[in-house]
Amino acid sequence: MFLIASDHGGLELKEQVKAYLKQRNIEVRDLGTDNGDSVDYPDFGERVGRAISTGEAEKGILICGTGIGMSIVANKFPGVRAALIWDEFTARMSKEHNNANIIVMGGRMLSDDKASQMVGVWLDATFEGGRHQKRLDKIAQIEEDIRSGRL
Ligand SMILES: O=C(CO)[C@H](O)[C@H](O)[C@H](O)COP(=O)(O)O
Repeated sequence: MFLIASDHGGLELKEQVKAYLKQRNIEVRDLGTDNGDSVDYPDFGERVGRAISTGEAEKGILICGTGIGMSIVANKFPGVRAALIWDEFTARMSKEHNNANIIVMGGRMLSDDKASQMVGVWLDATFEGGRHQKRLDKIAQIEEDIRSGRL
């Protein structure tokens, strides 16, 4: 399953990204927010972060004003690799090197076209594995050490 969510600062861009995904016949579930009222980004970042962490969903997109708050929230969840991206290069690297399962964007930072292009680059890129997998394994080990109280 593919999830998307935003706060009020990311709502407009979220609608554009959803339209882009629809064009590509990619089904995405929108976990809110669904109107322009001021809301708190942790409430929406949590929905996607938790679903990825539990394995209920495989991929997600989060959008707030800058992308910073949503990144902080999503990366609290074990197994989540949420990457704040701002151009095509960071979009590609987020998959090839970091195997990001969530990308985060700033709705107040990006044009609609640029954001859709970035989403496309992330979707089409492939994780390279190898030395990058070794590094992801170290991140997973840190999570495990925190969980078990060793760290
Ligand atoms: O960018 C954000 C967090 O990193 C969020 O979009 C917040 O909403 C932003 O910090 C504040 O937005 P507001 O509209 O001034 O409440």
